[in-house]
Amino acid sequence: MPMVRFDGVSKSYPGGKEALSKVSFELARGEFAFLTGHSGAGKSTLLKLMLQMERPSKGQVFVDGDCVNTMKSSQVPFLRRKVGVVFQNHQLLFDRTVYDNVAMPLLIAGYQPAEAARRVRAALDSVGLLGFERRNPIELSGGEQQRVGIARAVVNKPQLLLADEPTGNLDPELSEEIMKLFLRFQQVGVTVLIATHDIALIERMGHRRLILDHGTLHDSGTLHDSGPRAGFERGDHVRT
Ligand SMILES: Nc1ncnc2c1ncn2[C@@H]1O[C@H](COP(=O)(O)OP(=O)(O)OP(=O)(O)O)[C@@H](O)[C@H]1O
Repeated sequence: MPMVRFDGVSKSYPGGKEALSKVSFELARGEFAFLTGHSGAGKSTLLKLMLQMERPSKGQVFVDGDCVNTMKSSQVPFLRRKVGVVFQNHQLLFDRTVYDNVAMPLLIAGYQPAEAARRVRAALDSVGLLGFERRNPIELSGGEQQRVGIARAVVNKPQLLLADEPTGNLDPELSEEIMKLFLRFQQVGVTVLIATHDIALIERMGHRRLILDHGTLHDSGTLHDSGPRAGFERGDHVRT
């Protein structure tokens, strides 16, 4: 069973044009893929459908075998615990410590403090920020803040990690470091999908690319074991 399956998914917002049009694809368990396309192509909409932050107008979205769009609202918290999300502006709380920011999803999920502490340390360790627990995010660099955001996204040990422009504000070197972090999560079995405008970076990194063009999906194919730049001829026309 794939980790993610979109089956003929279209999404129209009230009063708007179609944001996604008959999108079908699968992400295998443990796969790493980029989602790219011009501004307004539908990238964020596609990610939101997996979290039931939006519902499709047509078609079905499956995460871990469960149909997300018909899922009861009582099941949605369980879905969201399976899925870690990283945002461009990381949405950290600046009046809380790094520890409190990363621990937040665990507290919401009802973890005991000792178990939460263990998991927060493991998550901070996985992004190279062990020892930053008592710091305030405002004292950290942009790259470090983004790592805190990633630690928070993985603290629940999600099976699926989604990122929406996670390197949007970072310089090329830091962006590459952040992408390498995502790759490390893939290496331990997490399925990763990253929406990004940064074509230069993803061409350097290789991997499968899902390309949205005005709501229509093109797929570079499952090239995750190919070398960098392999198979990227399709979609070279896509505006960024
Ligand atoms: N809540 C909403 N209500 C109405 N229209 C929306 C809403 N959210 C998105 N749209 C429209 O749907 C289309 C796709 O938007 P979406 O945010 O998914 O694109 P995107 O590829 O993530 O863009 P960007 O790279 O600029 O973030 C756009 O035309 C947008 O204006």
